[in-house]
Amino acid sequence: MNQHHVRAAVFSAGSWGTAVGKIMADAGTSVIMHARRGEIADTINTTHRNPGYFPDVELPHTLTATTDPAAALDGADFLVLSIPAQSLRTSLAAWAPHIGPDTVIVSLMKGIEIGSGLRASQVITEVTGIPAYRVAVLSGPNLAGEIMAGQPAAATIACPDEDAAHRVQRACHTPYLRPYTSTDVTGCELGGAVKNVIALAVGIADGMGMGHNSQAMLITRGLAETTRLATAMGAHPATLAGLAGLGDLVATCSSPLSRNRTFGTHLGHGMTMAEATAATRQTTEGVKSAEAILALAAAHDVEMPITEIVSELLREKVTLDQAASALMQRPPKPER
Ligand SMILES: NC(=O)c1ccc[n+]([C@@H]2O[C@H](COP(=O)([O-])OP(=O)(O)OC[C@H]3O[C@@H](n4cnc5c(N)ncnc54)[C@H](O)[C@@H]3O)[C@@H](O)[C@H]2O)c1
Ligand SMILES: O=P(O)(O)OC[C@H](O)CO
Repeated sequence: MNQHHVRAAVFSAGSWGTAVGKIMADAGTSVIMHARRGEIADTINTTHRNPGYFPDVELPHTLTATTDPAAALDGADFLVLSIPAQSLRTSLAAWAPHIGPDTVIVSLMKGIEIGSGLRASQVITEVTGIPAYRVAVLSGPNLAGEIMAGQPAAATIACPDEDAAHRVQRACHTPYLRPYTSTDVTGCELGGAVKNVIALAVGIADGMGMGHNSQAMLITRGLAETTRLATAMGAHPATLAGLAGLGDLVATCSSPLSRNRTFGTHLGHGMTMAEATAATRQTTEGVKSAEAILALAAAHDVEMPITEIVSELLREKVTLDQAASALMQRPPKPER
């Protein structure tokens, strides 16, 4: 009997795309990475490395790269999307004609679209016309650098179709990555997007010289406001206590590898937005998504004081000291 060889197309060859490409290849899936630049595709094919991101890690030889979206998507069981959330709509529109009728899309993105307030999976269904049951999200405490080093980690794969979630789970289960399944796409995506804003807040606090009590306060109250928003939008509270909620929040808020936390630290040290942006090479989703998340909070009548003050800091409307005292001087209330 002919065994179907599972194939994944990963768009694009940035930090997390490369890491998930490696995971899937290590799990026995054939992987084609789509790179925008020919020299990156050539280098991956000839040296089995992506030197711009992980110069020291050899990629599996079953992972290849191309700049041709049609070639990458030809016969793909999975289309894995890992690009900045704000560029998703435009980029995906160009790739959509090449997506096969049975391909399952897997979103790795942790951002909310400015203007529409849509989660990445919603942008995907809107742009491609592909039904939600063929769109999965993968999220969790997954700093790419640690995954590339083969350190043990876990993730949540959420899809309304449990069978599709199980197929993605099988396609990325390795000795170092343990994927769980879920049907709570909303909870997973909101957990992933809001934790970036909370990580900015923790980085800011750290940069200002605040210690672990302050940082734990922001993490805990950050989880409270994330859970308020997510449940108001239909998520299950348990998802926010899981890998894609608390798990990712703790990893991102604790790690110097986090771009969001690091960006916050720059601000906390007194850099302007222009200086912090210039010091940042890779995608920092929270900087863009804060505003979109705040709009969602307003639409659902949910209080998100940390997101609100981070957004004001990002717009340079308040100083660091004003931001800290605005949070501490809120009216006292019961812990909920
Ligand atoms: N890096 C991580 O540890 C990590 C972990 C989990 C989730 N994520 C999420 O994955 C997503 C991608 O992040 P990343 O870390 O890979 O970012 P990155 O900056 O390392 O890579 C982004 C990739 O997207 C491509 N790209 C950039 N702008 C584009 C555009 N306008 N159109 C098309 N492609 C474009 C780049 O060429 C690059 O290949 C983000 O939503 C992020 O939150 C990242
Ligand atoms: O580097 P960050 O801040 O985008 O965080 C990376 C991942 O989302 C951690 O799970």
